[in-house]
Amino acid sequence: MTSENIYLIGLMGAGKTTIGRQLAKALAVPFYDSDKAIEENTGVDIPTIFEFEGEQGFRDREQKMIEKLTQLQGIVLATGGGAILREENRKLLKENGYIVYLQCSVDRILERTRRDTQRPLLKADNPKENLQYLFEQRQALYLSCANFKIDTGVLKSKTVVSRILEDYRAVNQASQ
Ligand SMILES: Nc1ncnc2c1ncn2[C@@H]1O[C@H](COP(=O)(O)OP(=O)(O)O)[C@@H](O)[C@H]1O
Ligand SMILES: O=C(O)C1=C[C@@H](OP(=O)(O)O)[C@@H](O)[C@H](O)C1
Ligand SMILES: [Mg+2]
Repeated sequence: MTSENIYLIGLMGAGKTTIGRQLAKALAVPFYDSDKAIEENTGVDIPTIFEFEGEQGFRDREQKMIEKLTQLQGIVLATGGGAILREENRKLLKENGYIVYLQCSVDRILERTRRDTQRPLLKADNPKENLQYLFEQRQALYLSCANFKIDTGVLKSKTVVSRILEDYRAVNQASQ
């Protein structure tokens, strides 16, 4: 597998946006975040899209954005946590990039996102229960897509970035 793209997947708050930006900087390639691209495209934030169009409306927009972004070459892409829910997205991501699953425990994610206002799926009466449900629903899908997985709950972001780069380079070298 030779791939010019790195795609990050994993639950919200696992660090896709944070690590993605650092990875792109280390590789000196453009960084894209599918949520940010959707916000730029619509001119409103993610909670507003959920409010007016519901989750399915957001997923439709997300799918269109994934279709667009997976046509680019030589990028790092942070996906939204639910992008892997649709089979079409999983296929496109697998076909076009090296996929890293950023793993993080539910408790750690809750700590990190305690003051967050931008993730509508965490605005439940019981965010822990909700996140645990999403983890159980998605874990097998994340694993089925991943070329590499790493725990962002225990490792510093700098270490996460260098381990990803190490594996990415080894995999690309082996396939040349
Ligand atoms: N080791 C780490 N790796 C990634 N993010 C971390 C780490 N430690 C703390 N964080 C924090 O966790 C949050 C992760 O949020 P974000 O990058 O938006 O995740 P996602 O895009 O997966 O939803 C950020 O506030 C980031 O600063
Ligand atoms: O897990 C999800 O379904 C979602 C995760 C969010 O992105 P992050 O994973 O970057 O927080 C964003 O796409 C939206 O709020 C839905
Ligand atoms: Mg993000």
